[in-house]
Amino acid sequence: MNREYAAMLKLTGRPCLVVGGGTVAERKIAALLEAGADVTVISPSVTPAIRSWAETGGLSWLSFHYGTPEIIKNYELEGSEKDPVNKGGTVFPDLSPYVILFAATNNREVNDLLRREADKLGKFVNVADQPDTGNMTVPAVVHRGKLTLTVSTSGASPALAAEIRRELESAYGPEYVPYMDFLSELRETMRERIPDTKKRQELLRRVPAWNVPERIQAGDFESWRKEIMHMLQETSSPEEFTAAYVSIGSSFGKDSNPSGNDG
Ligand SMILES: C[C@@]1(CC(=O)O)c2cc3[nH]c(cc4nc(cc5[nH]c(cc(n2)[C@H]1CCC(=O)O)[C@@](C)(CC(=O)O)[C@@H]5CCC(=O)O)C(CC(=O)O)=C4CCC(=O)O)c(CCC(=O)O)c3CC(=O)O
Ligand SMILES: NC(=O)C1=CN([C@@H]2O[C@H](COP(=O)(O)OP(=O)(O)OC[C@H]3O[C@@H](n4cnc5c(N)ncnc54)[C@H](O)[C@@H]3O)[C@@H](O)[C@H]2O)C=CC1
Repeated sequence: MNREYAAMLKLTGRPCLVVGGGTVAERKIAALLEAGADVTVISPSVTPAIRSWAETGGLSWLSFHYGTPEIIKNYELEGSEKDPVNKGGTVFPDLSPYVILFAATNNREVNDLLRREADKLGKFVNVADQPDTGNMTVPAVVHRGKLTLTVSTSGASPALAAEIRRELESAYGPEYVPYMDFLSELRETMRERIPDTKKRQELLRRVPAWNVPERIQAGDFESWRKEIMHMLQETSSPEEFTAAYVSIGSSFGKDSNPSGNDG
């Protein structure tokens, strides 16, 4: 099986190269900047958004064509009207500093050249127009604080990936931002107070039944959070902690209405 491997990358401060400056490049760059990557863009022309990121120091823009003069000459011979090639300024830089590369021009040969150069160096490369030739594709993403939801169709239908992303955005709304912070805080507390891993796991699996997102939407979350965290902190042994914790669940079982809609 050659299934794609899903992973999360930390790109803070890591050099990433985007070749091309159109709408596809812009979408990839926006996500790279949100990840804190050190972005270099090579493209003779860029979208207004890319230009303004360059002007405010968010990224480095090299206003050149990537590629060798031969490739650009061939491209001219193929007669693209869409992006007439500027006779001057081509660059063919060393790619070794970059962690990942994006071939996002509208010129197949240029994208293919970057992909081949990246392959020589064993780099990860995303190819916009012939994704199967590259070794990395970008999923549709929903960020909710520490929660990240991603959708990939392995290139079968980016439009479906975007559609499912929109569905996820409404199913997992902004309430998941404080919910994730709460889960993180709770888990930290549990790691301090419940040394037994199995026991801790068993307790943590009960949290979804507390319907915290509904509580956040109903607006009574903050006082509830303070109350239960206080109650848990007051306990003096793992047993007491566990008993207090289990009581949280039973205080609003199936009979109660955590959505708060009953007024
Ligand atoms: C393989 C992949 C490589 C990669 O770029 O990483 C790729 C390739 C191609 N996309 C094309 C077209 C479109 N791409 C989008 C949108 C997105 N494309 C994204 C990812 C990917 N696109 C990777 C696979 C992901 C997967 O399969 O799940 C998203 C998810 C993420 C992102 O780009 O950030 C982002 C949505 C973000 C969001 O909204 O959440 C739309 C919709 C729109 O614009 O509204 C259209 C038009 C509709 C359509 O064609 O479906 C074409 C044809 C070009 C042509 O026809 O010329 C190719 C090339 C080919 O298929 O050969
Ligand atoms: N992967 C994806 O998500 C999608 C991919 N595509 C494909 O991606 C490609 C790019 O799409 P768009 O951004 O919409 O195109 P676009 O035409 O808006 O932008 C192309 C960019 O490439 C630059 N460019 C051209 N030659 C270059 C060179 N030698 N070096 C550096 N930059 C160069 C141009 O200046 C321009 O900024 C198209 O081939 C399209 O088929 C299209 C839609 C989605």
